[in-house]
Amino acid sequence: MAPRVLISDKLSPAAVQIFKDRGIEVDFQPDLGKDKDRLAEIIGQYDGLAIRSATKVTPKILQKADRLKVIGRAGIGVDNVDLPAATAKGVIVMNTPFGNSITTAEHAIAMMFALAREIPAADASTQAGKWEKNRFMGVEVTAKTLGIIGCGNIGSIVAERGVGLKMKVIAFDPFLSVERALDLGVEKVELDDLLARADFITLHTPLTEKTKNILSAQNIAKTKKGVRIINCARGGLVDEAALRAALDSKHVAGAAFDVFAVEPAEQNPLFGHPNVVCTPHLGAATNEAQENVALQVAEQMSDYLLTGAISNAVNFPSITAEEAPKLKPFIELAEKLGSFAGQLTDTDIKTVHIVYEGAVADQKVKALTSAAVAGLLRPMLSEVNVVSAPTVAKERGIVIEETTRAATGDYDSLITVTVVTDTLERAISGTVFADGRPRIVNIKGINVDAEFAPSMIYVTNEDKPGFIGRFAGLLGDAGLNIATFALGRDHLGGDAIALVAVDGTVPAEVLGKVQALPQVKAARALVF
Ligand SMILES: NC(=O)c1ccc[n+]([C@@H]2O[C@H](COP(=O)([O-])OP(=O)(O)OC[C@H]3O[C@@H](n4cnc5c(N)ncnc54)[C@H](O)[C@@H]3O)[C@@H](O)[C@H]2O)c1
Ligand SMILES: O=C(O)[C@H](O)COP(=O)(O)O
Repeated sequence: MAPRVLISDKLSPAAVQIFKDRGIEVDFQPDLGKDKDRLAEIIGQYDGLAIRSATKVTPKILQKADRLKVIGRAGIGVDNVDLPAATAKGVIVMNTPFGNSITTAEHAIAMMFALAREIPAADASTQAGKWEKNRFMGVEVTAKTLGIIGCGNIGSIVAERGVGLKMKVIAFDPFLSVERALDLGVEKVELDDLLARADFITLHTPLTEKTKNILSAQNIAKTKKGVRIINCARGGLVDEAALRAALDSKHVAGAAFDVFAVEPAEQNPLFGHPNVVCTPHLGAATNEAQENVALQVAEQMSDYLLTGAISNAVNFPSITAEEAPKLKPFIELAEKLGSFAGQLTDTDIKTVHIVYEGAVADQKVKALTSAAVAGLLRPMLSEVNVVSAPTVAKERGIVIEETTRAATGDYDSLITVTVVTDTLERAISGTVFADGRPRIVNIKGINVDAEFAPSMIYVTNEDKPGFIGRFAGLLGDAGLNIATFALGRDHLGGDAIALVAVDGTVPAEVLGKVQALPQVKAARALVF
């Protein structure tokens, strides 16, 4: 069945075409995002959801999203998606981190000029027939100091434009390297320094616990008298009431805002002030940017739904289209090794340690670890998947450790999953042979060579004569056909294991009889 995607926001129709061309069924309902009840009603029918900022993906929506595999944000900010809830549900959330950066940077520059020359007020006055030539006295931007808070993708483009406008550009961003600042022609400064020196301040950080109200009343008070403030990033970065007070007292000469603490902003403390310019979250609103983000999100979502390739996910490592087929058998191996360990473990898991040896160590091991943990937890929690597994494990206090190293043994690639509980430590290793099929090659230090099969019996026994005959006879008597039979032992007469693939489910009474055989220590039915 072809995957189905719902577009619930105003995306460029270019996205619809991409989905169709890739063989994906697409339902384009550009205003649906505003109707959260209707969205909750129908979300269960879709594998993908493409959005902008109007659709709020809440835990309630996600609860109903039983088929959903991916949310694609045609834009940058994913603050309208409940990320922990999406991750816990196993839904990949991806954005398009560069598609609208230039456009948004240009909007910030446009807002700076709108403030510097009071263009909106002058326009309104002129069109009202007033011709107030003496009312509007602007300021030049040349040689002024532009202070950028957050110098990432958009902030950097604003910085370059500022340098081009012959401004002195200073930036506060704890993650901006000195080299990058030098490349951009920007002086890296501390926040207080920026506040004290900037003639124009423009914000370009995401909204986080650290950046919320980064321009608080206290910080606004530290700014230079006559400063002009531009926010084209996120509402909530500036204390709007404090800014209004600073505008009223004329400490701040002007403010240009595209984003607001509450959106859609029908009322706001800044509204109505003569030196305030507002736009309704138009930062990304150009034909070029909307075409870019729509095409990109549709391609990314299609790639994931059709090939498993992941780009620009904010809650999972990226996997390219080239890597996806190479990674696939190892994902299967990791998941099955985890599942094997999970099915053998009855008590609380404290730690899972995954070692990647040889060629596999150069692959995306984060994704493999997630797969192993998903396999490990699934016997206990059927809802868990590769995306949600690390979060679910963390919630349960399970420590996940990961080691990569060069090949040390016989295998080109080897994955070992070790599960530690209060009472035991159990390690299971596997590899992928040239046929692309995963194999178990070691259990608790005993070498074996077994393929995974849908139904298996795992037996630990004493290495004594007579066991195999009795065991096989018992299965035969129960009408269970043996598909493959793998044996291993640590030493002659020591601990032995048998891993047997059978055709069909293993009835509990058969398992009980196996368990009762004289040499048997434990027997388990396993399903993969
Ligand atoms: N108005 C719009 O329509 C519109 C359009 C696109 C993006 N945006 C918003 O613009 C913002 C920036 O987007 P971007 O693509 O440049 O993001 P980005 O991740 O490339 O850059 C953000 C920068 O902020 C810095 N930062 C993080 N915490 C900080 C802190 N406490 N102090 C100072 N700097 C800090 C980061 O180091 C990073 O360099 C985002 O919030 C995004 O949602 C708005
Ligand atoms: O984060 C973004 O990309 C911007 O805020 C744009 O949002 P929009 O797609 O709703 O215009």
